Amino acid sequence: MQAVLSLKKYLKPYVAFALIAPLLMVLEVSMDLVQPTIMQHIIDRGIAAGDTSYVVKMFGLMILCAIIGLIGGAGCSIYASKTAINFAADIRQELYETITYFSNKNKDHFTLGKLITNITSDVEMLQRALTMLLKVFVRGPLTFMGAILIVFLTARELFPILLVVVPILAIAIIYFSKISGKMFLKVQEAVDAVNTRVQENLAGIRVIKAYNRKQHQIEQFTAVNGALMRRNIHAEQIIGILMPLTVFVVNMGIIAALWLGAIKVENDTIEVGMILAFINYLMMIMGGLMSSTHVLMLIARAVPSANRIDAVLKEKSEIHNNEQPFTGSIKGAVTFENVSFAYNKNSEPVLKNISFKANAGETIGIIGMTGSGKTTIVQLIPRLYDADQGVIKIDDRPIEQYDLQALRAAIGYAPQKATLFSRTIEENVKYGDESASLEELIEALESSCALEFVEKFEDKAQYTVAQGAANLSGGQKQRLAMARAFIRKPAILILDDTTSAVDSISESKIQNAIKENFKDSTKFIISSKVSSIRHADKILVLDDGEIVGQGTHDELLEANPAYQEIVSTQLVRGGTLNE
Ligand SMILES: Nc1ncnc2c1ncn2[C@@H]1O[C@H](COP(=O)(O)OP(=O)(O)OP(=O)(O)O)[C@@H](O)[C@H]1O
Repeated sequence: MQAVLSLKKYLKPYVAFALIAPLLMVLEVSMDLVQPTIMQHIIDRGIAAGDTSYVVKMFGLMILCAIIGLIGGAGCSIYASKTAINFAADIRQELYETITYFSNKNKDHFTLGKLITNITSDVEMLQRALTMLLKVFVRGPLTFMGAILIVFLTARELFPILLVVVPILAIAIIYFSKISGKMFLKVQEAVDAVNTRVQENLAGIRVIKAYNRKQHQIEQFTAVNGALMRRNIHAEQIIGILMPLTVFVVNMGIIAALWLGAIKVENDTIEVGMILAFINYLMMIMGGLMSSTHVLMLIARAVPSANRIDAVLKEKSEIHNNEQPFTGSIKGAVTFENVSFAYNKNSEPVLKNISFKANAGETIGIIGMTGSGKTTIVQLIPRLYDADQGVIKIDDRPIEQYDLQALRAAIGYAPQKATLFSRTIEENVKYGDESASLEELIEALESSCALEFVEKFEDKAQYTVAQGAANLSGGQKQRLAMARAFIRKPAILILDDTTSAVDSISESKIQNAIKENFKDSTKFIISSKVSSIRHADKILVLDDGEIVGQGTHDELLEANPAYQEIVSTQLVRGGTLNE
């Protein structure tokens, strides 16, 4: 419930709409409530006394009430929807922005599937609950209490029937809604499981096909889908029993009213119109109770959604920006002093006491076994993660002293997995620098050896990359990702294994282009191939999170056993160091 309260601030801008909606609903309910009484008067005073002009007058009043009720109802719907839609849109926007500013550690904490469910179905659930709350919650209790009051004031002879029927209805509804509330919680959990499965399967569709695991995936989906179906059926069945049960209780009330009414009419204590009005009010009481229950159930379902949304919104970004940042320019010298880092608080550090210096304009090669920590090292430079111990400096100043935006703007980072968006090639590359000119775009494409294949597309740089870059090869994706880093002309250029899918002739061209065009940039080149880093000014040899050697290719080849082993393995595999 705490989460629901903390989300109420998103309602503030729409508080006027949120108040108008129930007020208009009061109008509609009031009009509904007077109708049976008017009808009672038509029967008892008009028809029974043969007073036609009174009947016509009352019919006119009925029509007027119906029109006013219609205006109230429609107005309430409009304002309730306006409030809920705006409220939901603001929360969705805030969620998206919060997630955008998440550090990688924050992202690791929530899974992708959960975040998608948050932005889509959880927000949708809140929207539905709020709409119903504003529309129906006022209507339900008001109709219920208003009808009881009117019966008490105008048909007191039949009031004892309500004293029996209403508690039975209330107990049945409370009991069933409690059970179904719990059931719907389970339904929501099952929906989560289906969402996660669908998302995972669609993202990995190629792997699933390649490994012939379609049947296996279908079986897994059938299991979660089956669980959702069973839980839905169970929950719906409980609601399904409630409806006929309440109708049965109300019918008993009607029979009692007719029986008691017949006796009282016989005794001339009441008139026929009162019995009919009472039956109408009884139906209204049932309707009021049912609709209140419906809203309560929706709220019960929205609470877990609110909790999940609140958890994301309250997640504090692990990376803090300096309030008074250093604003000078960045030349690009990078120093690591005894840096250690673990992805999770209690787990083994992935980097242990890393120390090295890269002078501005130098090329640093990073090599080592899979999982030795190469990517982790370079991710600390743009502060995708913050180091747990030690200091990282740029131009002899700790990186925390720089403005985060300015720091990242000085870095061109092409990650190991090339991520392209479903936009044109131009837009994808200019993602690195939106203000880049056409010449700069061509230059970046040329440096990354992407121009040769881009020119072959009919639309050239306007060629649209499909979702997940499914219409590009692995090597093409890598080249465009490098072009995006190049177009920034960054002080620090980081290429994380970006030529693994690029042929050796193109790789050599890219190496030359980097040498030529990025003389002043400090370059970090991660590769598992010695040939990609052998000309670096300094090579860092990593093993299990530690630097076990640093120096030039020749120095390491002469004195570093770990490097010698890597070189000899690659020679044994039939490679040459000049590939
Ligand atoms: N987001 C993460 N959460 C937890 N552990 C992680 C995460 N990313 C990487 N690791 C772990 O950190 C260690 C170093 O990973 P890293 O990606 O830096 O290695 P790498 O040398 O770049 O490997 P590769 O050559 O395969 O790319 C590995 O053991 C890996 O399992």
